[in-house]
Amino acid sequence: MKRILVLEDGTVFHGEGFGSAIDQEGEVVFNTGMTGYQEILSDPSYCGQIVTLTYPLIGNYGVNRQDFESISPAVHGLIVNEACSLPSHYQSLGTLDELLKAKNIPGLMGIDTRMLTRLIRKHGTLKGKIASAEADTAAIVEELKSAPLKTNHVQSVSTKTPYHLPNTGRRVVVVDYGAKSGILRELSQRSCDVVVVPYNTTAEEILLLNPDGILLSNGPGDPKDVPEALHMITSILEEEIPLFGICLGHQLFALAMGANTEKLKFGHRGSNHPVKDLQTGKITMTAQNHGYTVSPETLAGTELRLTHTAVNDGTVEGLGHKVKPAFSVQYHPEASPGPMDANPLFEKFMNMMETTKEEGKEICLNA
Ligand SMILES: NC(=O)CC[C@H](N)C(=O)O
Repeated sequence: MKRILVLEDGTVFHGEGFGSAIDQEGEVVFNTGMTGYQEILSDPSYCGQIVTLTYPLIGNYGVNRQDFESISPAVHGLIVNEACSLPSHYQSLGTLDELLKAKNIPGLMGIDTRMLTRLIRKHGTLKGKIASAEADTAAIVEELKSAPLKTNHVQSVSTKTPYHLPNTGRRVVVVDYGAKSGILRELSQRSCDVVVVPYNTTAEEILLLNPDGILLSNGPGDPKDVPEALHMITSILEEEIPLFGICLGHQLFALAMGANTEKLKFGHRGSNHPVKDLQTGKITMTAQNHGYTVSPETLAGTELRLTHTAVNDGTVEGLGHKVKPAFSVQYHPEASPGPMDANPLFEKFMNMMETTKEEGKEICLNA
């Protein structure tokens, strides 16, 4: 079935539809990962976005049970050059086309994804719509140009009610702004007793859960659309509870501390983004998926320390609090997909919880 991608600048790409045949709008972004399409399309941070994959052959190892980052993918569309219809992998249970149909996500193939990516790199991300080839493209362009980009998606992807993943170790409350399951997996693997709570849970409600640590998850959209988080974060820090922010969680941590965020031209999405640790000089290869960033000039005057920067463009990649047990990264230590280089950050969080616990004990004993 012939389908098209219409961009707000008037460009029309002609391709072949696969997956769901619904028309769908979104912010068109690109991801440069060579593998990991199942994790990418099920990452809730892509809610409201149409993702184009620059690697030309997608779907060749099929779809499996292990690689979902959420049960209900929230991505608005997937654009590829070639979608493989005959996958081969021992864990594969079906094709990309079948998955997209089942989850009601429109796909478009036969697109020159490198041309599309170059266009986005030149102009910045653009709004676009996947539609039928017979659609009135001029009317779609007008529609795209007239409506502002919707960025407030956290409420739709966050859990509606708290849930518990019981275990024997430290209790971690994960504030779910659209958390990837990889984050929960990393905590569970370290025996953490995880409680996942909705995005608007208050500090008082969190403290009632007696947490040893708080993890602010990744999530979609503009961090400024989640003002509920800011008071909660400052209150948690007053209690000296260790805090770890990932991606959207990192941006919210920065906003709560008085820094600012801004939108990048086309963001960072891929599995090989080099990040420099400013203390050791060490470079790690990281998985990234973000369109916003912390504005570095706004860190002065806050209690935050810049700990990591992006090698490619110098943007802020990591922050630490100067006195409180709190740190955050713009990239994904849980990877999924991507390299595991940044995985030791979970160890750092575990150590922070142990140290704070020990110090707390001393205070109690000395009292
Ligand atoms: N993966 C994320 O948490 C993304 C954070 C935010 N939505 C951004 O695009 O910058």
